[in-house]
Amino acid sequence: MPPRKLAAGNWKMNGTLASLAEVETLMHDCAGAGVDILICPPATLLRLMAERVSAGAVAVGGQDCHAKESGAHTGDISAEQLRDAGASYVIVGHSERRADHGETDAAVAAKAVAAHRAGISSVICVGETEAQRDANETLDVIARQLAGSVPDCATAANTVIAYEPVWAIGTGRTPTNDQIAEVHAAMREALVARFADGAKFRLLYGGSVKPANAAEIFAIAHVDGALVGGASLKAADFTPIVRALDAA
Ligand SMILES: O=C(CO)COP(=O)(O)O
Repeated sequence: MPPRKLAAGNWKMNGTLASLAEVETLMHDCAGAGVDILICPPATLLRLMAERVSAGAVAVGGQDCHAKESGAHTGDISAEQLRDAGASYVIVGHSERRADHGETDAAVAAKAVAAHRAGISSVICVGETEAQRDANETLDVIARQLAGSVPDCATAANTVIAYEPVWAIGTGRTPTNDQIAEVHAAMREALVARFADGAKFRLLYGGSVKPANAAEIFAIAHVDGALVGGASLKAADFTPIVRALDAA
């Protein structure tokens, strides 16, 4: 059986209390969709959003977690605290965290281990920069990030992989279908070689996914969903993406 598809939204540092209405609209408009839906709001909204979606049609997740369970780490949030607030997923290793906070593959793997320890799923992000793509290093970079950022305790049940080319994030530019297909096939191959259930890990594409390009991207082999930034902020944009995934 193919993996169950996942439409995930990453709100990044966007959204206030007023934005909670979007998730209610989304739930209403996506009722009956046969795919998993996840929204990762800023931490300030997590608990309230989890309460609003308690009917279960939409899961909520964090955007990052600390590797430790608790302690003197001002400003950080542990995976256990995310779970306590109602999260069932956490994004780790997003390129914005790797760039803004110097997160290494080892740090990302430790965060994924923390998520699994807390009983929530990790969405582990990988992706090449434009310079790396221009230098023909994409597959090497992805292989290295997967090897270093995905911990040995990962399973298809607790881990989702998101391929997000850094140069496609927030730019309106996307790789060609062949380029996405090449990376997703390579990721699948690496996961199958390393994990007994590697064929079942969900592989998301992320980077300028919009209603207009979603169907085309979801038709690509080994694309099991999307991690969406800007187009996940409004239900009117995210709903057609969810519907395109459901129809794929
Ligand atoms: O980084 C992303 C999701 O994590 C993608 O962002 P955009 O969809 O805004 O390009």
